[in-house]
Amino acid sequence: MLKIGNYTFHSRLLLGTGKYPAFDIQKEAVEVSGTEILTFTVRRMNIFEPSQPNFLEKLDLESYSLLPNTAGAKTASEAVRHAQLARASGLCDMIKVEVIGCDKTLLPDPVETLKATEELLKEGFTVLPYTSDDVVLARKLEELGAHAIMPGASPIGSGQGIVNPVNLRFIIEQASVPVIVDAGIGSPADAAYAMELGADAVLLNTAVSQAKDPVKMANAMRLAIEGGRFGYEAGRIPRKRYASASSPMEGMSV
Ligand SMILES: CC(=O)[C@@H](O)[C@H](O)COP(=O)(O)O
Repeated sequence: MLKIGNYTFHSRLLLGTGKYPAFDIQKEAVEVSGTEILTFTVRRMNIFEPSQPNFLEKLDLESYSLLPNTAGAKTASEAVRHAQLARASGLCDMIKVEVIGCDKTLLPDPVETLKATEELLKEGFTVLPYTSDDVVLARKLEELGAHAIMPGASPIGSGQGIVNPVNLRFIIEQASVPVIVDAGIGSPADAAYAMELGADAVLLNTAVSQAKDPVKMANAMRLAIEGGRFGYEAGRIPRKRYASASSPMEGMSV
């Protein structure tokens, strides 16, 4: 079970809702993925204008926990404002803090992320900050009271997979709140790897929404995350320098 603040989930896949080729495909991919948590950008929602087109309109939103994100915010105060808007619309008290510090890499601004996390925790939100794979920053976010830590595997939308497994492992080892690997996942192998490293969950979007067949990829991601988690729990064999026979001869009479 994945426990984030007061919420409990069976699925360990958090799915983004943007960049699908069509709303029907988005709906099918979301269903097939088995996800229980959908994330979307507050700024892109017509929260207060129901007559306007809504990119979540095909989804049965009652069936999911919603994790609005503050994408587009460049300062802590903008992120706080986005979160307040989302809560005012009655969506959910969970918020993914995303404060971008660089337009080219879309890497998060650590100082503003800390500030926004602190303020939103004071306001009673369940706060999930998106952060770089910086180990010390991850610890500071947890010390502030963040309900989960979301280190990036690699830049958003890059599909580069996990570029720094060493740091991710350190973050996972030190954390006592869930670690959700977020952004940069390109393939089911990347998602399985994150889970095998001991991540509690994976958040991804582009790898599914931009796949040749998003529905099939959503299924592949579900299976990869389940498989990676089972593998982690089962315990990987240690790597050895030399071979060791699969059918040992010791103890055989002939
Ligand atoms: C949807 C969302 O929250 C993204 O900002 C997230 O970080 C996913 O990144 P990818 O698209 O690289 O999976």
